[in-house]
Amino acid sequence: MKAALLYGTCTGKTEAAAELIRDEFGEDFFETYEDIAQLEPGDLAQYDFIVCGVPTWDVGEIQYDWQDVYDELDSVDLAGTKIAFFGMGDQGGYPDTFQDAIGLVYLKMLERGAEGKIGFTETDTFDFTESKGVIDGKFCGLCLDDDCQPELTEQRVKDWVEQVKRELEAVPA
Ligand SMILES: Cc1cc2nc3c(=O)[nH]c(=O)nc-3n(C[C@H](O)[C@H](O)[C@H](O)COP(=O)(O)O)c2cc1C
Repeated sequence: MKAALLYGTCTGKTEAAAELIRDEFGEDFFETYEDIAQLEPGDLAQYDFIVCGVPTWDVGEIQYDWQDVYDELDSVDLAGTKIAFFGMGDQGGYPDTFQDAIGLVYLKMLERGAEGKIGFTETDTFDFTESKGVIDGKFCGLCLDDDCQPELTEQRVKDWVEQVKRELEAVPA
């Protein structure tokens, strides 16, 4: 399986989480490990599995480099590509738009043919009001909050990577 771990970041927190996730999957799992700013949207279609790290910025907005990709996704065919998301946000500062960005990019990629429903997580260890990242009652990926709950990040990553590996094994390649 050709896999990529792609993250966007403004202040480095999503990159730090991406590093934890890569280590947890194992060094050889991802053929590509890259800041999304370094890729063209069309590059995404070559992978069987993409893990996308997307922080929410500017009150409910997609981080800028991911926004550039989002804007061009209409010309990218993601049929046959499995996707999983992790997000970075701040539930204390932005409880009404907590982790919106993962939901926005996730739904756009589904629209382009990608296969989702991998790595969904429960909302109950977070304190927020509204989130576009919640789909069918769960976050559509791993949510991390290094502003309010940095002490939980490492374990959340470990549990999530284990879950994603299990789920990938359960679905046909
Ligand atoms: C101006 C500003 C707006 C933000 N808006 C949101 C938001 O709407 N929702 C959210 O969950 N986090 C929001 N955040 C928090 C960031 O997502 C959080 O700090 C994250 O860790 C940044 O990740 P990065 O360092 O990888 O860019 C905002 C932060 C700032 C400074």
